[in-house]
Amino acid sequence: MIECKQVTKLYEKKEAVHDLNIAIATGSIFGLLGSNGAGKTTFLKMLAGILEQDAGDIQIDQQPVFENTQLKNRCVFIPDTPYFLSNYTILQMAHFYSRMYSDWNEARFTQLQEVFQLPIHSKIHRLSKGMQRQVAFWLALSTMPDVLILDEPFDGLDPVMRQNVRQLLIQDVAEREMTIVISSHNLREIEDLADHVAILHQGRIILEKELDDLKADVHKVQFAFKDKIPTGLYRGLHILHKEKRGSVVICIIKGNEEGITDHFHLYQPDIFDMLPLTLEEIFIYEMGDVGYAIQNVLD
Ligand SMILES: Nc1ncnc2c1ncn2[C@@H]1O[C@H](COP(=O)(O)OP(=O)(O)OP(=O)(O)O)[C@@H](O)[C@H]1O
Repeated sequence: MIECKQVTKLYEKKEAVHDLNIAIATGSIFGLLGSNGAGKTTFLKMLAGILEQDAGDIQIDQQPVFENTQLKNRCVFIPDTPYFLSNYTILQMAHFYSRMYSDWNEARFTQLQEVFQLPIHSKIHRLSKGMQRQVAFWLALSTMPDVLILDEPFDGLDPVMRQNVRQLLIQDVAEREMTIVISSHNLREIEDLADHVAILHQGRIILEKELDDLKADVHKVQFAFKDKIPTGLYRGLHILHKEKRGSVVICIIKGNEEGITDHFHLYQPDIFDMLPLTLEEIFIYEMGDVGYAIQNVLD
């Protein structure tokens, strides 16, 4: 379990992260979304125990994270620009990791070569940016971490490799209850991966939700009446958005699907459909005023 309570970080006098409260269950995938400068990297570095918060507490399994060598053995951070020892080959770097991490799994390292297919005797700094990111994943997953902290992890990976890496991540979460904290600029990149999402804006969390709850709670309805819309139709509905397209009305409604359907059927509309709603639409309608802040992370 990861617990962050009232975490604040300042650079000189400027607050990069303000009063953050986050709880992340073991074995879950937590997506941290935010536009440039929102504070994602600062938060992830604090979570990885590299940067110390100015106020508040960050604990993993009830232990403070800052410079905690015991925890560092179980948590791996892949920064937005992965770092390797200069001039090292993949194999030399793997040996280095095997001495650093007590749960290093040589068999897994060998097995993952089938996925990454990179020459282990190549010097890492001569590999492309995307290949270097693959090496970072290869090494990280071979340490069998309990917590994997990923800063913009898919940048530079081609679509096939993105999919391979996603599969590996999901597999480790399912099989070993690994916890993943992953940052991204883009909701679409993590919406099928994360089970919980938080949006960070100017150092503050402006929305935090379980994705399944979010999807179950907001619905898009399309309906039409031959005659005029019956009085009282909208009464008792929590309507987030309404638009008319000719005689058809489309509404975004908060609430339980069955309740909404039953409500409409009472008025016997001539057309009634529940339409699929993308996560992007849910975010925009749910957020109302602060919707502008999330537009960036949806594009
Ligand atoms: N070392 C530093 N010294 C001073 N200010 C910093 C430093 N690192 C980050 N900041 C500031 O802190 C704020 C948050 O930066 P951070 O890198 O955490 O954002 P981010 O969400 O990761 O952004 P991006 O998506 O662009 O990587 C920004 O205003 C940034 O200018």
